[in-house]
Amino acid sequence: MESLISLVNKLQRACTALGDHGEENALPTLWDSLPTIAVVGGQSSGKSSVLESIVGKDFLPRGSGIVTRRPLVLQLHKIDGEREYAEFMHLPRKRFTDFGLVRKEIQDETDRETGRTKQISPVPIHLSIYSPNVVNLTLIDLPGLTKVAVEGQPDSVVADIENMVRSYIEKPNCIILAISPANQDLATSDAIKMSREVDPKGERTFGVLTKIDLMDKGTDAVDILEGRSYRLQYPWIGIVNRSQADINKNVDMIAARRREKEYFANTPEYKHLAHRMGSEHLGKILSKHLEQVIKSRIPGIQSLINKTIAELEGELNRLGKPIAADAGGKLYAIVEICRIFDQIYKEHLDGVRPGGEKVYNVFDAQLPAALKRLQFDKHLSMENVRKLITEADGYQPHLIAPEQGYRRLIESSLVSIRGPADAAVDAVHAILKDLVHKAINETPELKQYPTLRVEVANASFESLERMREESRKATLKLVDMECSYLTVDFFRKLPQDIEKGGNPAQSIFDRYNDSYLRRIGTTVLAYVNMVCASLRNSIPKSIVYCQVREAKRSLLDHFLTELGKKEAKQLGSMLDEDPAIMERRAALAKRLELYRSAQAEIDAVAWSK
Ligand SMILES: Nc1nc2c(ncn2[C@@H]2O[C@H](COP(=O)(O)OP(=O)(O)OP(=O)(O)O)[C@@H](O)[C@H]2O)c(=O)[nH]1
Repeated sequence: MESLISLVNKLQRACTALGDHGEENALPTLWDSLPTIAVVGGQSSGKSSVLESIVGKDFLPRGSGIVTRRPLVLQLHKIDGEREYAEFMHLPRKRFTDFGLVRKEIQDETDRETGRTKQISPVPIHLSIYSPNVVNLTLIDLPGLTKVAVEGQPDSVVADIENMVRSYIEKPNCIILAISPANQDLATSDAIKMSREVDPKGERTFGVLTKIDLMDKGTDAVDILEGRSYRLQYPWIGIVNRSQADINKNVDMIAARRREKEYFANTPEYKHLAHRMGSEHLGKILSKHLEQVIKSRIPGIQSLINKTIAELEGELNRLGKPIAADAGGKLYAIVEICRIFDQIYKEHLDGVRPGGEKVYNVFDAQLPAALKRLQFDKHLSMENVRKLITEADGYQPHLIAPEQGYRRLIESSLVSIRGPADAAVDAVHAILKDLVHKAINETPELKQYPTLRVEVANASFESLERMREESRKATLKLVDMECSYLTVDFFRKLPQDIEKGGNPAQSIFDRYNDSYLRRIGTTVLAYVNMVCASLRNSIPKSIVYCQVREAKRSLLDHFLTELGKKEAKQLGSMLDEDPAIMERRAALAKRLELYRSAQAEIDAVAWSK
């Protein structure tokens, strides 16, 4: 089980190193779910002394008045061997073997943050102690609760300390070491008041009674220690720390512990309780309790780690892969991104993603509507027919059939189909262009590289422009073809007599009577409508062939061919990622690594249970 606690310590250290110490904006969750022990009590109640005796070392600033002015996060690590040393997080790689210097550094580091006044600060000091004489624990020493501000302190200090202490002990995974001095009335104990507030059922509060040796003669703490004065779920533990006089005389810790043991063993009132009194017992109890708590927390921590890993992986996926360093890698990355974009683009056209259906709408609705708006019947009004027929005859009126007139009437009608044909070409082009925008936005890899995004967009638009021109040529050619050669059969099948008309004896302007002209108009209209119906079918084919099919086949062909000719530097400039994203990715990857190793370690512990 030692390994379990050391795993927790490892996780906490790793989180701390990543700035993950449960503060806002960091990842508070992992830190929050791991148990810690916070020492809470009124000023000078003996908090630092209790901590020191658990550790078995003199290293904390102590004395009367307000001494602890910043939270101290203390991690104890049990190690093999003889040597003992301490390390501060703000002084990495500096090992303190002289614990007197540790005390001085705590004082100096406190002053650095708060000045030499009596101000307090919520910014914690992180200290790790490595020793063969400790159990693995994480303890937090907090500034003592007070009732009034003393000189040099703002009036808010009372509430500030309370809030700071509360912020640590209200977390459900915090084990509260509530320190009350035996020489004060328990009813006035700040520690009990505060712990009751955040842990009303006393499920995570350990009552510690200090200064038992300082009680008035004739009084004792048996009622408290036996849980009769204030019942907690766990038994009260009495402590006799070193007095200020002992400290001044440099009474060492080992001697102090021995004396404490003797005190409980030899004082008649406490003899029967001696086996569960004292600092050493407190250390053991805490370690045992912590083990149990961690055991119960493993599934929660596991699911938290798994959830965080999934979130980190999700965000890393969204940010995309990092860029390869060499030209080949870069080229590969670009081609791969283009392939993904191209695939998404095709999916839009093929109906896997929306948008492609708009092309059909052009052919099914827009083109027919535009053709209808041409109003051939109006163009072939009697007046127009008469005008064109007579003009086409020139000085020599036709003899049998107005061949030239027919041709002119038909050509002048059919040529107007160029307009709708042209518009259909443009409409489909606009749709294809719009789908490029869509596909670009839906290609996450392109979000990563703004320059490549622009290049891919431009290359696609250039290709589409080329395709549009091809399509325009081909489509207009279809219309022109219809103008250039008329379907002879259509006319051959017409009843011959209708072609006879006009009276050559009359003037050129009234040679043709209305019914003759009407018949010509009707014939031409029938022919034009037949051609129009046929173009209505063939224009879409031409457009799809030249634009849609080509866009699917070769949208980025030209771009990719040119890409192969580029130098590494040019390729690199296309992959000029936002530096903020690169930093974020690196930070996420580092964090992911931490969580993965945490996952592996905790899984190993969980399986070996
Ligand atoms: N005789 C005796 N003196 C004690 C005991 N516990 C603490 N003291 C003395 O009480 C004084 C305050 O002890 P600290 O451990 O500094 O108390 P603290 O709660 O950490 O104080 P702040 O951090 O200032 O709030 C010191 O002079 C200690 O020597 C005890 O059990 N017996």
